[in-house]
Amino acid sequence: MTNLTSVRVVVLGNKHVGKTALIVRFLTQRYIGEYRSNADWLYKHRVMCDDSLREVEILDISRWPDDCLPTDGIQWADACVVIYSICDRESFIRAHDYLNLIHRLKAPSYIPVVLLGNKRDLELGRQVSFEDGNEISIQYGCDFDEVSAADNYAEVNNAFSNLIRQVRTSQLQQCLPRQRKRSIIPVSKMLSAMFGKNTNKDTRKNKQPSCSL
Ligand SMILES: Nc1nc2c(ncn2[C@@H]2O[C@H](COP(=O)(O)OP(=O)(O)OP(=O)(O)O)[C@@H](O)[C@H]2O)c(=O)[nH]1
Repeated sequence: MTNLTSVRVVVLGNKHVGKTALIVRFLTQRYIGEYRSNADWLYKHRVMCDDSLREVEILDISRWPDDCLPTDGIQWADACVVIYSICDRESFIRAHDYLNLIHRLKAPSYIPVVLLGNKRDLELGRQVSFEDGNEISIQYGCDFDEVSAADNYAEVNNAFSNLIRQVRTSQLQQCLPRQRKRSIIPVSKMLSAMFGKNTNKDTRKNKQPSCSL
């Protein structure tokens, strides 16, 4: 059954692209420069989104993807954040691989995904253009933005909040009662029902349908 109280997000990306920095920034509004991480972390937190509290679980996958693809993390998640560093071309190629993996694992069902180019404050070291990021986001039909965990909270908050909002919308849609099947009836039958079966030619001439079809 759909869990209406919790939203599960998996964060994917190459080493050192700033996954932990972005998650911590979103959850605490703070930027903390250094983390020791050689294990996956699951953060459970309540966040304000659209004036109401949401329970969010964020899985930070820090293992080398070559060792073990994070298929279990992707299967578990309601939404994915894929991160690369704008100063690291290789991390961008890896982000492309992740988008592809998500697409293969989740298709044909829809899962909200956002692609984030982090470290936008390091413009001088840029190796990936905004257009490159935008292009693969269009290819995979996901949201895209460039952000800086170090410099800007609002954009990071926006990216995560939008994703949570999209998950909530699709969870709510799944909970709506299914629309009743529309029955198909021939037009002649419908006209008979509207104007009566035994109408002769003359009376029919005088009657005008009161609604247009
Ligand atoms: N200049 C700058 N540095 C950043 C930014 N985000 C993260 N960093 C730095 O990048 C390094 C890696 O950040 P982490 O958050 O540990 O990256 P990670 O992807 O979680 O790394 P792993 O856990 O090793 O996979 C740290 O030295 C951070 O201080 C940013 O927006 N700008």
